[in-house]
Amino acid sequence: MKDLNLSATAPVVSQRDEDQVLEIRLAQAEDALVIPYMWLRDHCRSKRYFNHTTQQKIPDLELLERDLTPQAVRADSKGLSIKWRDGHETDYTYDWLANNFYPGQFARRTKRILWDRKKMESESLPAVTFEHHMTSEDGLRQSLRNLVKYGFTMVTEAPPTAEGTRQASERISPIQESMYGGLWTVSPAMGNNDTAYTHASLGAHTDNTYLTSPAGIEVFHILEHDGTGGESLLVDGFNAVDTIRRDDPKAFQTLQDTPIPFEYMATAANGKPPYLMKAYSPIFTEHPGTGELLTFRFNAYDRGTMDTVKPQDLPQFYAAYQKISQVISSPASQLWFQLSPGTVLLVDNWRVMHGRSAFTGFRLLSGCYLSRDEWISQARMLEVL
Ligand SMILES: C[N+](C)(C)CCCC[C@H](N)C(=O)O
Ligand SMILES: O=C(O)CCC(=O)C(=O)O
Ligand SMILES: [Fe+2]
Repeated sequence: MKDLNLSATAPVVSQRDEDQVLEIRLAQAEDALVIPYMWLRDHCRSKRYFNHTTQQKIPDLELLERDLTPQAVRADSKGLSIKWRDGHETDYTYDWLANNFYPGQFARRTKRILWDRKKMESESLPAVTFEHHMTSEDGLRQSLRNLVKYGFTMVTEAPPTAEGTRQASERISPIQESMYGGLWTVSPAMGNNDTAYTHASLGAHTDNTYLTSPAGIEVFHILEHDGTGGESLLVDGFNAVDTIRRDDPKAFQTLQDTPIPFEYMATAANGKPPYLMKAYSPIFTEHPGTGELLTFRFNAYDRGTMDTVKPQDLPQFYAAYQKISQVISSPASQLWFQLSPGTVLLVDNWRVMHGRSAFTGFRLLSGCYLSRDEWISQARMLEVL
């Protein structure tokens, strides 16, 4: 092991050929970065291995065939440079290495706030005016920040029309087409294909559970209602999962390990073909990189026939499913409010459930879906994530 540079503040960089790693002691970090030569060569950002126009890697098929012991390493206060045995040279900054080498820079800029009714009632509901949301980058950033923090946000004082829904939504991302179209409406006179198209109450659920990748955001905007009831309900799915994790680790494990079938069918109508959508997923999944909660799916209406659990394991599954259903339907979890024309509600459909109370009269809901990848990309670009 040989030390390559030793000024008091500059990092101490040591070449450990016996382990095929470079050890970098940064002044500000507790643990040294110990980076395998193979990783360093694989992450060479010189133009031989990285196309700076497309921002894409150029594959290196010989990576494993090379002697990757550096011929020389030069290090100064800004970064280091490796001269490889095949004559190629690579430069790195310490910041880039610290941010990109395992375990990566998974720190969020905006932390999630898991909530229940009490928590949300203790503060004003997350909202941004239409004017601010539409015309200022800061306004858009605030909407995205609310979505990341709470899993929902409102756009207030919007035009009380479908056009208002469209504008508020497209400010975040293009509207996602689905078998329901782009911009859609929900009213009690729309046929018998879904409980949503009736006057009945809807328990807390997420939409698109029957798709392999459910919509990322669902937008709701009530345009008309000439009767009573029809209040909106939100429940934080991640908070429900967290509650189970704390209170009943065995149920948590069962839910994590059990894929649940969801399905949705429609007969041919209005010139559109029939379909039968089906997907399997546990109620929640975790991010494969960070271990944070990533997805939440819960829809008691669109749950398919349970064909994923062995007969002898069914009691354990139903006990766990019942447990989380109870948390979700408990008044302590539920946030209720009345939406009215001009208030557009955006909900993270990978985290927060929505529902409504039963109603009378004619009620017209305008809405749409936005893609998960699109809205998260916006959040990244505006440095919310
Ligand atoms: C809202 N929109 C009209 C698009 C769909 C209504 C049906 C939703 C379906 N049960 C689900 O939960 O996905
Ligand atoms: O009618 C409502 O308020 C919500 C209906 C619903 O669940 C949906 O449109 O996805
Ligand atoms: Fe829904």
